[in-house]
Order: sequence, then C-alpha cells, then structure tokens
Amino acid sequence: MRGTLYIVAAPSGAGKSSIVNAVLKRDPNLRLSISFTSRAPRPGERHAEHYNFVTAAEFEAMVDAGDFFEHARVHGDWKGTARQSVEPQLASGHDVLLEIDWQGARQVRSQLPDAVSVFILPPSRAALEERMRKRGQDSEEVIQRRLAAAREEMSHYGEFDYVIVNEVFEVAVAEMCSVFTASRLRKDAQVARHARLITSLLVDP
Ligand SMILES: Nc1nc2c(ncn2[C@@H]2O[C@H](COP(=O)(O)OP(=O)(O)O)[C@@H](O)[C@H]2O)c(=O)[nH]1
Ligand SMILES: Nc1ncnc2c1ncn2[C@@H]1O[C@H](COP(=O)(O)OP(=O)(O)O)[C@@H](O)[C@H]1O
Repeated sequence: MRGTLYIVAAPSGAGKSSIVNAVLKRDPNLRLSISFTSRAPRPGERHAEHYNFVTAAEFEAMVDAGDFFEHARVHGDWKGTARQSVEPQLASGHDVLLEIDWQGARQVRSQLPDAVSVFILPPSRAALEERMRKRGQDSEEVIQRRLAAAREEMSHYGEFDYVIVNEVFEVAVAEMCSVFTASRLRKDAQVARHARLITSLLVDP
C-alpha cells in the first residue's frame, strides 16, 4: 500500500528537529526527506545528512529542471524538497516526513491533499527565545531576525491539520506518534489495507 506523506512545520527553536528525531527512532517505516538548500553548512552539519548543500546556481538549475516537489525562500536562503525524495518512497509503501516551512506546506497540500500536516508551537515566547539561544550557534542579529521570522511562521498554524505544543518533550513526542497512528487508522487507509477482510465480512455466507 502507498505510504502517507507527513508535513511538520514550526518556528525555528520550537523543538521540531528533536521531536522528529525521536519519532524517527520509534517508527521504522518512516523516512525523513533530506532537503536541498543554498545556505552554507553550520559547524557540525554534514552534506546529505542535515541537508544536501548546493550553490544558489545549482539550486536554480534544479528549479528550472522541475526537480522540486516544493521549494521556497526561507530566512533568505533557498530550501526545497526534491521529487526524488518523495514519490519513489511513497510508491514503495514508506511514509515520508517533510520538515518544511508554511510556504512549502501550501505547495505540498495543493499537489497532495491527503498529506497530513502538523504544526509545533513553543509553550511561550520566552521559551522559544531561550531554546534558540541554548543552541549557541547564531549571533544576536541572527536570533533577532529568527524571532521576527518565528512570529510570521506561527501566524500560519491554522493551515495545519494538527497543532502540538512542545512543553514537556516526551509528551510532544507521544502526541506526534498519536497523530501518525490516527492518520493510519483513517477509514480510507483501513479500507485499502483490509479490503479482503471487509469484503469477506460483508458477503453472505
Ligand atoms: N519550504 C521548505 N522549507 C524548508 C525546507 N527545509 C527546511 N525548511 C525550513 O527552513 C527553516 C529554517 O531551517 P534551518 O536553516 O535548518 O534552520 P532551523 O530554523 O534551525 O531549522 C525551517 O522553517 C525549515 O522548516 C525545504 O525543503 N522546503
Ligand atoms: N520540550 C523541550 N523543553 C526544553 N528544551 C527543548 C524542548 N524541546 C527541544 N528543546 C531544546 O530546544 C533547542 C531547539 O530544539 P531543536 O529541535 O533544534 O529546534 P528546531 O528544530 O525547531 O529549530 C534544543 O537545544 C533542544 O534540546
């Protein structure tokens, strides 16, 4: 059976990567799509693991070739999901998770209305700022820019199917797992998976 596409978005610092990594460890059928970006790697970031790092010219060539399922300019850099990271995995029955922003989420929904989307919110503005600083990777100027961008990102929470507040980490992870389980239990997914059983239950003996 075809896999399900999940979209997870959040303002920077809400805990998205931490939650997604915990969920990936618990769900062997789930594949994380590695995005392409034109931004420079941060210290410790590895090519093909955190992102596929390419130049702006290479990114634009991929746009022109129609290689992207979705792409957008985020915080001044190009970010995008390659078609190749999505369709073959879904077709082979794997679920695919996209960590993308609200602009990308819109593009995905318009192509695949069945995609299940989740927005992660921080428990407060102060907590968001503290978590951004805790990573200790960005300058004050970058943090102020990201806080402004966070408000813009959060204003789109209503476009998503589910909202999770990441206050207690383990609770947020459990909620994300519940969303994934619930989406698999939707009627259409169950009918496809159990077509033979349902037919046999309804046929006259
Ligand atoms: N549209 C889109 N957004 C992406 C993609 N990959 C990452 N993003 C978003 O880019 C934003 C910034 O990501 P990043 O530069 O890694 O910094 P982060 O804020 O620490 O995660 C986040 O909102 C991500 O969801 C992508 O392939 N497409
Ligand atoms: N529920 C939580 N409580 C406290 N700190 C958290 C929680 N969730 C994540 N963090 C911390 O906040 C920081 C940002 O998390 P990260 O997953 O990198 O965010 P994002 O991917 O959304 O930018 C990290 O230091 C992480 O350990």
